[in-house]
Amino acid sequence: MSQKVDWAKYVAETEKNITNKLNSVEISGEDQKKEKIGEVDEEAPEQFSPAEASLLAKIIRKGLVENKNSVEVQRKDPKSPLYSIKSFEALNLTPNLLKGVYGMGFNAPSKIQETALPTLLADPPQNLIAQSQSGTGKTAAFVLAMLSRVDVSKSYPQVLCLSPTYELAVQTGEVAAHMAKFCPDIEMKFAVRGEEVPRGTKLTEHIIIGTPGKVLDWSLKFKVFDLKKITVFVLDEADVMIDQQGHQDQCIKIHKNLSTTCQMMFFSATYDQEVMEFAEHIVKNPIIIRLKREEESLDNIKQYYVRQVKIILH
Ligand SMILES: Nc1ncnc2c1ncn2[C@@H]1O[C@H](COP(=O)(O)OP(=O)(O)OP(=O)(O)O)[C@@H](O)[C@H]1O
Repeated sequence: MSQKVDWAKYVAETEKNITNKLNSVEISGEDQKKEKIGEVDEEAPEQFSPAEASLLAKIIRKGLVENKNSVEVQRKDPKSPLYSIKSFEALNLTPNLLKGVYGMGFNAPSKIQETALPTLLADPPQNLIAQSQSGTGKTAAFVLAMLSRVDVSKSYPQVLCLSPTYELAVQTGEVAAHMAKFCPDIEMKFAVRGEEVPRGTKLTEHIIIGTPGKVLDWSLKFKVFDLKKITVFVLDEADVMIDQQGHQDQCIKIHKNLSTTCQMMFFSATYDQEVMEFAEHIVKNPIIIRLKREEESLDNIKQYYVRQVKIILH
């Protein structure tokens, strides 16, 4: 996929920067007062923005967050039966895509993937709103759906994924690049700051992953790709998105220019009213699934205890 190497380098550098910043973090002993990363010392002047917290969580996480709760289907289309799968083979993926999934070390779908994937890959396409906490496999699910929907015989953008920040877009691109390792014909392009395309260019890549401002510029201002030809629209980290100044309006503007037949996928780690109102605006007739947070028992999270964290991310 185009640009894979550059972005991998960027992620490595970001991780190095954050690791350096984490050097000031004290790891508490058993007898010390414990605070989790992300909880803010009231005296501390700096706090994580939701986007920074999300990026940091992705970088320090080492694999899937297990959750024993069942997926709640909050709304479903009565005309289409909702089912869940227990293996990736059941999805009828192309052999190369399946190879990519196994190559990432995924043996079986996660809880949220069991229900989300059949909906995301359904024919005719169905719209989905999915909510589950960070680390439960949402990104892997929609990236798999994005890749499997690409028609490589058509040389124009067909799949659009919006992320709230440059760094989060890059993280998603990395997952897509890994999963598409055996699908060399699928091409992707980042629409983020620093990426420029000359006026008059027509993009030939199949997948665009970007931030709302840049995507608006490229599509409506410079017309380097046509939003009407997008068949899959993913809105990732919607809760983080609405926290960013102006992003919600930009997403709505992009959404307005999509075709009515475009499949909408909406993902959020939280589920408050503001997020749901945004979701309902963007995603018409959705299937809504939710995996409730499993309180205080997450093995991969509880090991990160720190005292008085003060980290500034630029
Ligand atoms: N089916 C699976 N089997 C094993 N590991 C998986 C599976 N799906 C995802 N993972 C891994 O689990 C971790 C979390 O997955 P992912 O990033 O997709 O979660 P997420 O819900 O999107 O998190 P966030 O909200 O932070 O974006 C990643 O390291 C990913 O590679």
